Amino acid sequence: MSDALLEVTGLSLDGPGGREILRDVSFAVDRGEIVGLVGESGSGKSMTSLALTGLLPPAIVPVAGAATLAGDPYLTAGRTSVRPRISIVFQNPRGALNPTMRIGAQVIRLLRSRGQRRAGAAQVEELLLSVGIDDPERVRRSYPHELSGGMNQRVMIGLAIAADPELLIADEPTTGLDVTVQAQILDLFRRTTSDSNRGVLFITHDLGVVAQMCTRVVVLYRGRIVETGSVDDIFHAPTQQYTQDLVAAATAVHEGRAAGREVAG
Ligand SMILES: Nc1ncnc2c1ncn2[C@@H]1O[C@H](COP(=O)(O)OP(=O)(O)OP(=O)(O)O)[C@@H](O)[C@H]1O
Repeated sequence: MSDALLEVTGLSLDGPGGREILRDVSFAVDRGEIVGLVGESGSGKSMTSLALTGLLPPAIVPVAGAATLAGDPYLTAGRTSVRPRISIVFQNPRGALNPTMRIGAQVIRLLRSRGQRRAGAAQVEELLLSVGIDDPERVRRSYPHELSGGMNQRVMIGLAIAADPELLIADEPTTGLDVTVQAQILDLFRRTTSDSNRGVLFITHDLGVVAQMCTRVVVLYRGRIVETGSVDDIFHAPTQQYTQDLVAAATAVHEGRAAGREVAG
């Protein structure tokens, strides 16, 4: 048995009418590691994260495969037990927060459910400060719709970390945020992992983000893994045509942006 934190073996999912969603997906995440899961739209990234957290839509059925967390089997074909020790941060934080509750009440609820029975305003503000929110009192009293997307995402990351998960799954956590806020959120992710023993599965379609964040990369295409490797290998020596095309496309976008900046300047 490997000593990986998360080990996914042969995960296969079918959609309505037996349509293949994932086929024989296997990969691992070690403690202290950020693994990127990349692929174009519809390749199955989100379905992988939902399967791993037991949140699959009812129409999608696991047909084969297993996952273990720190050696404990928790996902088997046809059955997903309550997700153990895993937190997930989604793309749309406002949608993931309760719109009718102030941020403070939502944080308190989580902290109390985690055994901090006396959690109050001070603990909430401490958590908000830890994710770089420098006016925690205002944010604690706000409803999600009164905050920016980046601020809500900080709150979500705070909630995810407060649960003290062994594995954090981030599903496109910066998509839709502006470039400056994106950089701040990525920095926050890096900080929250580098001084912990936790593993992170970082799902994104943006290879630029992968280059900044990850040590290893898993490339998905139409529900199958085409290639797995270190960030260096994937960017500089991809072995599969699909990965080569993906890297070439990302490089072209990057160079296009750089040329645009030169013209603008
Ligand atoms: N609720 C659903 N019911 C049936 N099929 C679905 C459902 N959600 C997604 N799918 C299908 O599952 C496949 C994988 O979708 P998934 O959302 O995992 O892709 P993705 O790589 O995360 O794409 P994106 O980057 O656009 O989010 C796609 O073919 C999609 O059409």
